[in-house]
Amino acid sequence: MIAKVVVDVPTMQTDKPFSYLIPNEFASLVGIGMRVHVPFGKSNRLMQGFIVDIVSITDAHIGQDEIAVKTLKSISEVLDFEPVLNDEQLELAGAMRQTVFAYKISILKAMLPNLLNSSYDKVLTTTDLTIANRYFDGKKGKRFSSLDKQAQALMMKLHRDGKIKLSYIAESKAAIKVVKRVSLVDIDLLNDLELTARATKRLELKQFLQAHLAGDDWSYTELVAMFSREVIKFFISKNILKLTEIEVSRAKDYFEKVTPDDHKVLNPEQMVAYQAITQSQDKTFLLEGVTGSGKTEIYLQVIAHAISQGKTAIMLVPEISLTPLMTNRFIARFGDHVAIMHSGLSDGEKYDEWRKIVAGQAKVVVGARSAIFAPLKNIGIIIIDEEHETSYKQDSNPRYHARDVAIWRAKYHGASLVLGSATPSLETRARAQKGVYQLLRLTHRANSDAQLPVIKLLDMRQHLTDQSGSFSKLMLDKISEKLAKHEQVVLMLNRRGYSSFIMCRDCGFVPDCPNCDISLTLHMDTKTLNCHYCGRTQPIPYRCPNCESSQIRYYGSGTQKVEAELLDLFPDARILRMDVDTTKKKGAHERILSAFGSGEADILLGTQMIAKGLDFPNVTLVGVINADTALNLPDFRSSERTFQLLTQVAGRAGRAQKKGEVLIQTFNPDHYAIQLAGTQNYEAFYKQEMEFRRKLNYPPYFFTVQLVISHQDEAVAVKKSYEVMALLQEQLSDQARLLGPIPKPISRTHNLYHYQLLIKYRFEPGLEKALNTVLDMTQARENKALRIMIDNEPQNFM
Ligand SMILES: Nc1ncnc2c1ncn2[C@@H]1O[C@H](COP(=O)(O)OP(=O)(O)OP(=O)(O)O)[C@@H](O)[C@H]1O
Ligand SMILES: [Zn+2]
Ligand SMILES: [Zn+2]
Repeated sequence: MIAKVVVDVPTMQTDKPFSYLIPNEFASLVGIGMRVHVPFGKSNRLMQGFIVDIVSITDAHIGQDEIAVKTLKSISEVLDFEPVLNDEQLELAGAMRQTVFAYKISILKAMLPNLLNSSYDKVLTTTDLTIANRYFDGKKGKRFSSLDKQAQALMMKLHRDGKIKLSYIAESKAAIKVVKRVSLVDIDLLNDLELTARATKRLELKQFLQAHLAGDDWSYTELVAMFSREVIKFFISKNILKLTEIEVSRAKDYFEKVTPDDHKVLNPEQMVAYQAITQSQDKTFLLEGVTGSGKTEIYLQVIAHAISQGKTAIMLVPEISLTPLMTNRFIARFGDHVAIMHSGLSDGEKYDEWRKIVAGQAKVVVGARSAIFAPLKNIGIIIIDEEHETSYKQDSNPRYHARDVAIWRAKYHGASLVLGSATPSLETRARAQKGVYQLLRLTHRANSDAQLPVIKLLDMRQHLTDQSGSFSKLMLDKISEKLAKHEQVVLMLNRRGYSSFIMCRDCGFVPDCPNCDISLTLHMDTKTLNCHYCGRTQPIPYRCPNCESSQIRYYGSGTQKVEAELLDLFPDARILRMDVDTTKKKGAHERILSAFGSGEADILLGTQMIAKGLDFPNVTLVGVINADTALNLPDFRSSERTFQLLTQVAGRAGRAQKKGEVLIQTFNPDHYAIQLAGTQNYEAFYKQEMEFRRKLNYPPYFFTVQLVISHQDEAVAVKKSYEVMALLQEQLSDQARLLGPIPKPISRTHNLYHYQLLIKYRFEPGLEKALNTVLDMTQARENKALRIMIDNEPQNFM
């Protein structure tokens, strides 16, 4: 038999599977979707690959002579005992390959938990003495890699028959976590055990055990602490005690301390949506509901319905909203039928959750973008909350959008798909307009006491005179008022686009990153200047490197600076700051939110990461310090992003009985995105923005593909960009519009110059072929130092 293997060769990527002979020992044991090690190239280096097909020698080589078969190399090692990729995933990878311009190997790897993409070994263990004596030199277990091929094949057979157990040891310390338990097996043997009076510890353990029943068990570590390892070992050797290892889920922390929660009675609008979704199959819905309208409650009930039909569910939420606050709502309803897939989990924890899914133990997968690949069987419903979020698009290879994968999988399973948002992406809303998706709307808040907040725009051009620091007078008055009433305040500083920097007052010098064409950002806590692109840090200079002046001034308003201002103005207020710097540590994000939720602070100050998902009843004021920073970015979605962000953050106010107020400080009070966010009128925004997109031929009227060509040498980057441009012009029809090449808005990062090209098109049959030709350019020897990034439907132009 011959296996077709997609091999992971970083320097020579290709989709073409290579043929390898399957050694006879493994003939009945290997399957499609398993990982293998194969010798590759002249040096026969061992590479990892995936078996994507198995064919008989005659099928593979009809018409070819026998010598061809004889020159085939053999698979060196089989890495899995069972396939890690199923048929659906292999089919999906094929479909994704046509729209995500990355090689298949990177798509296949994206579907697996990290642990399976890194190097590790397997340990085989058995409780069967005959097997242990025969194959493991009398020991309990053995490393798989230490066996020869025959023995490996034999082990796979024994595993299949349930005679041995298999576990993975990750070289990256991410092995399966087990707890050791010791149980009392035989009371008679215990009572008969004769001990000398000098064996005090043994006597103590004997007495301890005599007070218990057969079957009682203890933690091994605790028992060792009480009686010592040797003593316990002695009792095990006498068959009085038995040692067992139990696998524990490391994501367990999520599941503790969650109180079960019951269905709420849906209000009429929620009911209409619930019925439409549950009474259909194979359909896509846009659930457009204002903030706090009870979308999550619908998700929960729709999932419960799917489970009652014997089906499974995927629930996607943006990474940043994946807090215990959020996941608890799912665990409270579905208990340990839930698997959580969160990037904050270690590789081992993610792997545990993945196994729960493969084993069919998990029925509901709650997770961020990559959870869309969860190998669930029999999916009944897929839900994407905050569907407009850009984090659903992966910004490295393979550049897939979770929404597209969801559409494919829903179709494959005959499942329904729900896209939920208070501010849907224009693409999605337009599709609902055309009837491709069914539109369901929730127009008021679910909690009958709660009203949408009153929003006031503060014209900072007028406030310039009475402004102290970053705040207008009215904003300060309102903060004081809320603090006096012991209500909570959320303040958002929209840092997208710029943040604090230093400048010499005498010569105007601003320090730039030497690798990237961007100014360095000031970080007061570490007293450094940091590059937000390549991570470079350097000390803050005391003298200007340009003119030696000591008049260095700090500009812009970063969260740290605003926090200092607030502390000055409200010395008694308790302030929590949430930004990339305070949330670097694992779990920090959750800790800040739960501290704020339990009233340990009066003011939560943060970047856009505070805009989503917070549901705190005592928050009655939301203040946006600078609404405009995203408006002026060179990106056609800048209005959409601004509208979405302001609407989301405003939605954090007044979610329960207490009335909410929102103040938005802006220098562009007449801009439609800001005006319409002020009235929370998504539909009006949609209409106006569509008009703008239509005039300028942008999505959703046109499709877009961005190509970025990067090289250390600017001249090479330009030359290659024109080569790519010429190739596209030749292969695409006249209908397609090509823009560029132009330098990217941030034209140099990581020591590379970046040039971009944009293709806009409505219907372009030659596109796939043309882009694959461009992709293959990177494989040419002469282009070794060249990077070409192809981004289908780019979400970010910076
Ligand atoms: N039918 C209902 N009856 C009473 N309360 C409800 C009902 N549905 C939801 N709620 C409550 O209303 C609040 C908002 O609901 P939920 O969080 O589901 O809204 P959402 O639309 O998902 O919010 P957002 O998108 O703004 O985060 C929650 O506190 C929730 O418990
Ligand atoms: Zn840099
Ligand atoms: Zn200077």
